[in-house]
Amino acid sequence: MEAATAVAAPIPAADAAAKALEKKLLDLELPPFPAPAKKAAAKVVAAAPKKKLAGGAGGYVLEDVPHLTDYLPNLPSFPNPLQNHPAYSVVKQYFVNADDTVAKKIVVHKGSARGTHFRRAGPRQRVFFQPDEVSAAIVTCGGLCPGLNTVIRELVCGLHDMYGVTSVVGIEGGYRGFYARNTVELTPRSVNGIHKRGGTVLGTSRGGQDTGKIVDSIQDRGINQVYIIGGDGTQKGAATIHAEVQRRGLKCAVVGVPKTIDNDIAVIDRSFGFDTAVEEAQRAINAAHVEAESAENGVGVVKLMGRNSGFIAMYATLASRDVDLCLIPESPFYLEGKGGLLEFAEKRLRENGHMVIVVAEGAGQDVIARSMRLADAHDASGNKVLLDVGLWLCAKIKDHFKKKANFPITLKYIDPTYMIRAVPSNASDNVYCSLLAHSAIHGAMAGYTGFTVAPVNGRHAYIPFYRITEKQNKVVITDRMWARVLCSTNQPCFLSTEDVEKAGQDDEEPIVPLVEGENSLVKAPPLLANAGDGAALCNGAA
Ligand SMILES: Nc1ncnc2c1ncn2[C@@H]1O[C@H](COP(=O)(O)OP(=O)(O)OP(=O)(O)O)[C@@H](O)[C@H]1O
Ligand SMILES: O=P(O)(O)OC[C@H]1O[C@](O)(CO)[C@@H](O)[C@@H]1O
Ligand SMILES: [Mg+2]
Repeated sequence: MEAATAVAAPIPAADAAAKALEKKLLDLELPPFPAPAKKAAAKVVAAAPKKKLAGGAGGYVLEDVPHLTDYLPNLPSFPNPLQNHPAYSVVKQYFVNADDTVAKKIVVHKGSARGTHFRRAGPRQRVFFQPDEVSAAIVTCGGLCPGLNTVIRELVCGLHDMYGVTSVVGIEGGYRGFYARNTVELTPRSVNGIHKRGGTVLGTSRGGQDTGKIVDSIQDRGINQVYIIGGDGTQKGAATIHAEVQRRGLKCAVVGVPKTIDNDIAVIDRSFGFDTAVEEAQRAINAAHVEAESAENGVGVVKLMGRNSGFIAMYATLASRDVDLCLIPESPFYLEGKGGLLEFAEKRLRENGHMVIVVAEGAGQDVIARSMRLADAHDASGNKVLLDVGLWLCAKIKDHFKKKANFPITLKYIDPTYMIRAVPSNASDNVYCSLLAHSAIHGAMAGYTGFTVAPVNGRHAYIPFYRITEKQNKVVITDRMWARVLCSTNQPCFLSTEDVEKAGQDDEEPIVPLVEGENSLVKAPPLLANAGDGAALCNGAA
């Protein structure tokens, strides 16, 4: 049995860095498992996650995922049926070694600690479920994303084709479907061909996460493997479901498959559907470019998704090469005055006669909110409802040039936000979704639970929920990738030294200016100098 030890073993530290890391991780250690069983409360509150840390030489740390045997120590295991599968029985290497792990950090220095590792995903020699015992459920939650149907299809077909599992149901309409709807039977036949369609055949929703009722439903229906496909909010919900399943002592693997068009999930390489979304965004940018080029002083503005993270805008900008200005939530900007957006637009139009602006929907929210003095609104899941930065920006640009003599502009605004996530996944995302589904199945069959599956540095790994949910993945504006964008657009960087310091607060590496005191950053500009009236530009209702 390969479930790892629950407590960090003493680490023979290679050097001071290794010792420091060891101390940091041991400080994180939570009270020993099992946590005292609490009387069921009316509302289930997630218990603090138990971290499973194991140490090794040279500052190696395994951040392991829970295993069913952690709380059901007498569970029997069985030889993996894949050992007799024509596709997997040829060589032993198809199976993952018990102690294979994946490094979180791939750039290392001589003498630095080996650092955090995650358990490698893949089939094990022994499993903790017999095929006819498995009763699996699949649910999709949160916003749409290309590839949802592919993951559903591959979970159903993978369970069936690799492990001979025939009992798989779909939960309709997101988390609330567990207790508000009947389940729908999923078979390889019923899901065949769904990967060619956008959306999710199961439906999805925001809100409605009632852990007690969800786990009652899991228990009542005898479900023992739950595959939960969704973004950061969904993975937080999955963590509370797992904690409650464990508290009740149920033999049920709770597995998260990370989904987000915004690529805002931490630790993982990228989320499925992102590649498709960037590709789709190109079509809108191309259209904006054609329109802008064909008019006198043509300005094309394209708004792309990205609530808190500007990855789609950043990658679409880099891919297109037609973009003059890319605005993302992570990098503040200002309109008026020296070095401001309007001055830049004027300069670019005088030079080129046209320009294309890509703006992520979450960009500039503070500036707009303050200029319009609007109260915060939230959706059913608690996410902030965004103000429409695209319309706001267009209004500001038009106003600015209206005041200029002999400077007529033609502005075209394209808002393809929902179009880029409602399409079927492209070839590369389809392959990626299949791998995710298979890795998820292998983990559940092997008895792992309370994990999200995803590639880390190119290798699929099982990552504890808390790691995925503790912070969001954001564009690091002090990373070289953002510099590449600035270099490709030749836009102003807008950043003040204060902005850079703030951006660096979350970074693992300290932020160091290139030439201390002499780099190109300016003192904080008057961000709100441009705050004016502005139309009511709310993006939908609360
Ligand atoms: N902190 C939380 N604890 C438990 N459940 C949560 C939490 N946050 C969100 N959820 C639930 O997870 C589901 C999806 O959340 P949300 O709407 O935020 O989308 P998401 O999973 O983050 O996906 P995306 O942001 O990509 O659309 C909802 O049913 C919501 O109620
Ligand atoms: O689907 P809704 O509720 O309109 O939410 C849209 C949001 O969902 C996402 O697509 C994913 O979080 C965001 O990019 C966007 O802000
Ligand atoms: Mg989210």
